[in-house]
Amino acid sequence: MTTIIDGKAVAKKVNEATATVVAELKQQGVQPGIAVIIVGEDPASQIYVRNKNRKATKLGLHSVVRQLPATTTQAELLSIIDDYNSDDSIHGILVQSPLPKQINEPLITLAIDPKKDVDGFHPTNVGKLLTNFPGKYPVANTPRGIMTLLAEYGVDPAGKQAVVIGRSTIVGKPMAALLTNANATVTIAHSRTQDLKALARTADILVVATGIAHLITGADIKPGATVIDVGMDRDENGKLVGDVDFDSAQDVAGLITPVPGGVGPMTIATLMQTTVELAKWSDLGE
Ligand SMILES: NC(=O)C1=CN([C@@H]2O[C@H](COP(=O)(O)OP(=O)(O)OC[C@H]3O[C@@H](n4cnc5c(N)ncnc54)[C@H](OP(=O)(O)O)[C@@H]3O)[C@@H](O)[C@H]2O)C=CC1
Ligand SMILES: Nc1nc(=O)c2c([nH]1)NC[C@@H]1CN(c3ccc(C(=O)N[C@@H](CCC(=O)O)C(=O)O)cc3)C=[N+]21
Ligand SMILES: [Mg+2]
Repeated sequence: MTTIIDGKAVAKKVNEATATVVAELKQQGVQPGIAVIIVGEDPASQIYVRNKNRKATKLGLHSVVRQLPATTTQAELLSIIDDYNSDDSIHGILVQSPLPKQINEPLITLAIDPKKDVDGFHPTNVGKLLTNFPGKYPVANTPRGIMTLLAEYGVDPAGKQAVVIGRSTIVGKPMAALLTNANATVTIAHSRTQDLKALARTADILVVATGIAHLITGADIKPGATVIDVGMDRDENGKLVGDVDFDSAQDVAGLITPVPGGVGPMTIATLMQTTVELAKWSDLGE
């Protein structure tokens, strides 16, 4: 029997907990605020921005979306980030990726106040994640949301073989760090990996984040494995699909996330959770 992981249901649970914290903060006169900055138009980003703005408003957050033209200069973007860094009504700043090529993405990441870094991309926060630093700091929302899914479904990474396909700053690398901190034995694969499919078959926990539709099929999965599909791809008919061929994979996997309705809703819920945490921590002076 295969369990289909219900990302929407778990996201709802996370959102209910977030709403409780929002109510507490409001009693103390704090409304958590998030600013999302988008430069240019990227179709995948548009889905994300629409979904998170809707959820932020529903949860009673102060939500600002700043759409900038694709021709925006690095200096202009840095100056806008500076404004939000010193704006007390904003607790989380998210600069949507990808950015146009005239903008140096690492430099933008570095400009965000680490205490307002709601994506957890600032080197200070990435460093804390990697060193399993004690205390409170933001962690990338997609991998963090995946850890919540694993916990909800009773999948303990400790001692398991985990394979993460993809090594981006946004998903693959922080995912590997979180699984390592949770005592899994982790292998990171990427486009230069040899014999990817044989490696995938060694995984008790397989996380796929490549952007390649249906890269992984049932034949590449260890029977009973937990399969987490991060991909948000289009098939030949323009339908939203994942990096995993769900139809063949679901016969082999023990647990599997669908696309849509798996990791995506958790990313949004975790982003809201992180925003509210940042507001709470700043209120406590932490
Ligand atoms: N559901 C959600 O909440 C989210 C979904 N996404 C989706 O997840 C996917 C990945 O996103 P992101 O990490 O930002 O993507 P990136 O393009 O930044 O990274 C993709 C990674 O996959 C690797 N890769 C590409 N092709 C192959 C291949 N054929 N075999 C093995 N590895 C390969 C790349 O290798 P190399 O490093 O060698 O180039 C790279 O490390 C996308 O579909 C994106 O839309 C992203 C964020 C959140
Ligand atoms: N700085 C930055 N941080 C990000 O976290 C970030 C980013 N830039 N750029 C783009 C990617 C992509 N991403 C998604 C998150 C959720 C859904 C999502 O809500 N998916 C739902 C709905 C899909 C639908 O509505 O069709 C689902 O999978 O069920 C999609 C995409 C975050 N990203
Ligand atoms: Mg999904």
